[in-house]
Amino acid sequence: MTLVLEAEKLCVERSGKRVLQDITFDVRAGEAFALLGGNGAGKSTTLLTLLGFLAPAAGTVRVNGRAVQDDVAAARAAIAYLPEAAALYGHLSARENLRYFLSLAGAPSSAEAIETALDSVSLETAARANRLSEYSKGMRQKVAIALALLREAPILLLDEPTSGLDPVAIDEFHALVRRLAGAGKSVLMVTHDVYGACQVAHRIALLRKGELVGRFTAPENGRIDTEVVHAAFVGRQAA
Ligand SMILES: Nc1ncnc2c1ncn2[C@@H]1O[C@H](COP(=O)(O)OP(=O)(O)OP(=O)(O)O)[C@@H](O)[C@H]1O
Repeated sequence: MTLVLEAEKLCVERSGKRVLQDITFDVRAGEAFALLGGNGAGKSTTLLTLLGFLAPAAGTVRVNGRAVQDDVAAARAAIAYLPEAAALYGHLSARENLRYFLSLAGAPSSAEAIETALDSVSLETAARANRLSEYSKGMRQKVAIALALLREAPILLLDEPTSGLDPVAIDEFHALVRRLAGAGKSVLMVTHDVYGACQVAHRIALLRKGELVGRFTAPENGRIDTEVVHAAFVGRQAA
């Protein structure tokens, strides 16, 4: 079993305060993993540490088996990071955004590859030449995912990817993430959405105030039970 992301006894401090305490989890190749927690639990801090923007005070983070601190560039090259609000240009179309950001990354793609990526995220063909300022948030999110696919990064880090999306767009997004994991991408999604985490993830780790307080695994070909996770999240026994 290949582990693409690992946190081992990870402790992180911010402004002198311990905000992650002894966090241990791993993400396997081809797996969708959710790090679930409330506001201030330490989800973004974990992502920033995996990306090498914050250094562990103790413990280790590894990307593809290598300590992030030893080779930050390699870690970042393996990861496509989607922040909560996709940083794309409103005055450019989907196609133009992709062309621009790929050339900026030194990885230009053919028009054909761009269409294939937009197909795989199901962005309507008719909208592809329109400016992103005319797009819904769900459509912009699809363009951001298409960009991640074109970068061919094997690992996707998603920060609250469905906040601000309507229920139809959320369902579509969850299905897309499952499809990507099925196609071999490794996905780490951080979220406070219990339902979304259960829809998407093969495994969930629950963070509370910087500590990992619960772990859940989906049954084969099934989903993690939302009720059980919800109860753990709010801190009571499941009925
Ligand atoms: N720039 C910062 N400087 C100092 N402390 C910070 C900074 N950003 C976050 N923190 C603290 O680190 C802790 C974890 O915050 P973090 O942003 O990782 O949580 P989160 O789970 O992503 O929360 P949210 O869901 O609200 O985004 C919190 O106590 C927070 O106050």
